[in-house]
Amino acid sequence: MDAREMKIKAAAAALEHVEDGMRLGIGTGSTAEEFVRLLAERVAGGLKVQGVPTSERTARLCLELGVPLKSLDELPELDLTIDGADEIDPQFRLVKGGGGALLREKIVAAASTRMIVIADETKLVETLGAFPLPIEINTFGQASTRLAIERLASELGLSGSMKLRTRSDESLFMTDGGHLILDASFGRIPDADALASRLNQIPGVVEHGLFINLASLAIIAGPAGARVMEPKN
Ligand SMILES: O=C(CO)[C@H](O)[C@H](O)COP(=O)(O)O
Repeated sequence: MDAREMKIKAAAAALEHVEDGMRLGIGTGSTAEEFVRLLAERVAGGLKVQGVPTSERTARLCLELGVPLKSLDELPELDLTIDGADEIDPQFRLVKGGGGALLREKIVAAASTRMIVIADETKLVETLGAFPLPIEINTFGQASTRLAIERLASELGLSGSMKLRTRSDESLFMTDGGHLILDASFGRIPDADALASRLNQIPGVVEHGLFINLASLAIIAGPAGARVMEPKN
């Protein structure tokens, strides 16, 4: 089974959790897009859902495929969010934001009663940090914000480098909210909870990709198929 087939397996298993009438948060990324494609087939067959997309990219795909959309302001409480992840640890702390949609993804996940993560098994890690941590920052004062993050990292014993995310043409990557992303390669993050709460205290940090206490279930696909996992305590 290739990588795309695994994503489809995870997305198909997640679809079984979607019920008629649900208000659904819809994630961003290649795995979430497989979910959108399968969801669109079910919608064409009569399933009634209202989707809230976590990015303009996901919104475009949903509109193209006929998945009905609402804004989060129209539907401020959601039943379920299905989204991908860049890393998942045994407690279901996640690194997200590889696709740059972390701010809306976190707001949508937090507005949902449940969040299910869909991924292939390469995303499972014992300790977060192999994937660079996306940190969304305001354009104003970006150099000061960067210094504050560097000081925090060294205080927490983390070392490594940070890089402003760029597009393939080398222009700066801007998020849907008009912010920049710093990809922080800190290496292993032994205390993700501490890093998350300290990053939240830096004024220029708009959001970061550590998702803690948001995912309640993970559907992980491997060569043998998809399995449902619960977080370890
Ligand atoms: O957080 C995300 C986007 O901001 C994605 O969910 C994450 O990057 C995983 O993407 P993919 O399914 O393509 O591996």
